[in-house]
Amino acid sequence: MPALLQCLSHTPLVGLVDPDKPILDEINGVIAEARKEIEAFDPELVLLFSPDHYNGFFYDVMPPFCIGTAAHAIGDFGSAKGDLLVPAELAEAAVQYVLDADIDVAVSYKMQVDHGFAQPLEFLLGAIDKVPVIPVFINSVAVPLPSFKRARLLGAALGRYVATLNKRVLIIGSGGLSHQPPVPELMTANELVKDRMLGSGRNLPADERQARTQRVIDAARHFVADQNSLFPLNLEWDQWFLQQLITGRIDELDLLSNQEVSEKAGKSTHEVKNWVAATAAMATFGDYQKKSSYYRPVPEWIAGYGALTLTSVE
Ligand SMILES: O=C(O)/C=C/c1cccc(O)c1O
Ligand SMILES: [Fe+2]
Repeated sequence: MPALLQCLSHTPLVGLVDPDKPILDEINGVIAEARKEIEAFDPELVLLFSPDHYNGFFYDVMPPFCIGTAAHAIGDFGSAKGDLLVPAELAEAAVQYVLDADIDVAVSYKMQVDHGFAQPLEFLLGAIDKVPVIPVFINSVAVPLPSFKRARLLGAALGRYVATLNKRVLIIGSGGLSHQPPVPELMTANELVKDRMLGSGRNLPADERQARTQRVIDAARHFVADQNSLFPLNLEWDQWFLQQLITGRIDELDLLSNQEVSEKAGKSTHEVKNWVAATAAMATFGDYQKKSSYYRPVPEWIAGYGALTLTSVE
C-alpha cells in the first residue's frame, strides 16, 4: 500500500493576525493543493504527529511521547473543538508495537489536544472527525526535550506499525518551522503561571484563556513591526531543514543538539521533530518523492511557514 505524507506548519494566529491578501491567498492555495492531493489519495487512516502548548500536557507528568486512544480538542484560538475520531484498538496496538520496538511511549485514554492537532485536520481534511486518526504527541516545548534521534525512531516504529494494517495511510507532521512565540517557561514563570504549567492549566478559566490568546496576538503584532521583539525567524535554517527531508537525509538530523536548534532557530523550532517523525514513518513505506514543498517566513503568524508533500514511489 502506498502512503502519503503531508507536513504543515501550524499557527493559532490564522484569522487573528493575517499577512497581506496576496500572501494569504498564496498560502491558502498551497493548503488547497494539499487538500486536493489528500482527497485523491482517499486516506483510510491518519497518523498525526503534533506538539502541545500546555493545553493537554503539563509538568505534573510530561512524557516525551504519547499516543492517544481517545482525544478531545479544546478549540483554543478558535480552532476546531470536539472529539477526534480515534480508532481506539488500533491506537492501543500502536502503543504496544512501539513499546515492543524498545521506544518508550506513554498512552492516554483521554488525551486533550490543542490547535497543533486540530488545525492540520481541519485544514487538510475539512474537520477533526472526518477520517480515523491515531494522535501522537511529541513534546516539543517543555524542556527537557526528547532528541531528534528518538523522534525519528518513534516515527519509524509507528510507520512500520501502520504499514502492517494494509490501509491507505496519510501521515501528517504538524508544527515548526523556526519560531519562538511567547510560550512561558517553568523556570521564569510567575507563581500563577507555574501552577498552570504544573497542571491546573488543563481547564483554564475563561478570563485567563482570553488573556493568553490576547498576549499571543499582541506579540504577533509587535513582531510584524519589530522582528527582534521575539527570537527572529531563521530562513536559512528552515530551508536547510526542508532540504534534509526532501533529499532523504533524516538520519543526519540525529546529530542536531536541542541546544543548537534553540539557539539558531528558536525554542519552539523543536516542533520540527513532528516533521522528522512523520518523514521517518513515511520512509518505512519505501522510497518517496517530493510532490511539492513551500516555504515563507510569516511574522504575522510568528512562523517559518512551510509545507511538504511526499508520495510513495511505486
Ligand atoms: O499556544 C500558544 O500560546 C502559541 C502558539 C503558537 C504561536 C505561533 C506559532 C505556533 O506554532 C504556535 O503553536
Ligand atoms: Fe506550535
